[in-house]
Amino acid sequence: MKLGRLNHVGVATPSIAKSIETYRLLLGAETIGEPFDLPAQGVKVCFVDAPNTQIELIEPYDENSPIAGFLRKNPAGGQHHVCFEVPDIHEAAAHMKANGATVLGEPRIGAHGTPIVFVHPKDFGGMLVELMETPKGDH
Ligand SMILES: CC[C@H](C(=O)O)C(=O)SCCNC(=O)CCNC(=O)[C@H](O)C(C)(C)COP(=O)(O)OP(=O)(O)OC[C@H]1O[C@@H](n2cnc3c(N)ncnc32)[C@H](O)[C@@H]1OP(=O)(O)O
Ligand SMILES: [Co+2]
Repeated sequence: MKLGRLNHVGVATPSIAKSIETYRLLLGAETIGEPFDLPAQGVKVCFVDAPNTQIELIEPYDENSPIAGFLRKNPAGGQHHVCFEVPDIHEAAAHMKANGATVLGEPRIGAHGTPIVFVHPKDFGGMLVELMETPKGDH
């Protein structure tokens, strides 16, 4: 298991449109991607670029969204997860399981088009961790 760069910080929001305005106005964000739907993952997504990482704004795609519960508890939204890059998602998932961590589901394609998997917040002191296989050519 090799810890790679912080790819993004996931921020849940009830409104990507409103959050975009906040990041543009208060943080001076200039490079903001077009929001897009990820129905397979139950979210709408929009990436706000920072020089060394991204903010991943996520809004529920529907009432079955995995972030619906989070927003019921935190109606204004908030920091939802952090995503680290790893060279090999299957090796990373096996490493987590071998060390007693709870890997949530199987690797599947995430918002960057590469395999991702999540590890339960209880294994990281209350922080939801996403692992993402480093895009080919970025190694
Ligand atoms: C994949 C596309 C995109 C990408 O980057 O490519 C994304 O990142 S999409 C992100 C949305 N998808 C996910 O979050 C999938 C993984 N998440 C889950 O499987 C669930 O959300 C889970 C298991 C983390 C929480 O389950 P649930 O929402 O049903 O909430 P519970 O009430 O059962 O939570 C149990 C326990 O965990 C605490 N919790 C929940 N969410 C978070 C969080 N985001 N950060 C920290 N802690 C969290 C919750 O408060 C409960 O704590 P407890 O002390 O037991 O009350
Ligand atoms: Co993410």
